[in-house]
Amino acid sequence: MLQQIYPSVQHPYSFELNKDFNFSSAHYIPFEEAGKCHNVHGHTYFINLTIAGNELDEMGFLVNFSELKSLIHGRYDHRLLNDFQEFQDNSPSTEQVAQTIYNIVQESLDKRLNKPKCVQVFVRETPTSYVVYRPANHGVDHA
Ligand SMILES: Nc1nc2c(c(=O)[nH]1)N=C([C@H](O)[C@H](O)COP(=O)(O)OP(=O)(O)OP(=O)(O)O)CN2
Ligand SMILES: [Zn+2]
Repeated sequence: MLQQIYPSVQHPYSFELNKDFNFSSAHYIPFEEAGKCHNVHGHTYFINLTIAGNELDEMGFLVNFSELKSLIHGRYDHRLLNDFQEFQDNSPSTEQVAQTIYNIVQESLDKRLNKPKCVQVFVRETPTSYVVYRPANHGVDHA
């Protein structure tokens, strides 16, 4: 829901930005045990992305808000999620939609010199159901 209060995430970074947007998609859960969700149906997904970092780019941005929206909205709006390669082995459950959005956003952020991190993805699928995905260790790879 736009302009709602989201759960906060603890992280060690000095800057944090949040971007809200939504997209409308159809999906189905390809298991009969999913009940009515086994049938193709649609949702308006409300997304909140939380991005954090210590360094800004030359424009003073962690990352452009509009880039974040277009990455995900541009891919999934008015599409059937089950058609995408990323949902062939993983069903488009709210949990896996949230994790997939994290993967797409972080892969894009990794190309930036200022190295921001996606620390939380909030996905509301219905007025009464939502998921929060947070990468382990704030997405920092110590390997
Ligand atoms: N853990 C999950 N459970 C369910 C998922 C899911 O992705 N993860 N998905 C569904 C369905 O796809 C459905 O779209 C959402 O289900 P639900 O919240 O039950 O929808 P309602 O609008 O009918 O909820 P009410 O609160 O009863 O109105 C199901 N489960
Ligand atoms: Zn659904």
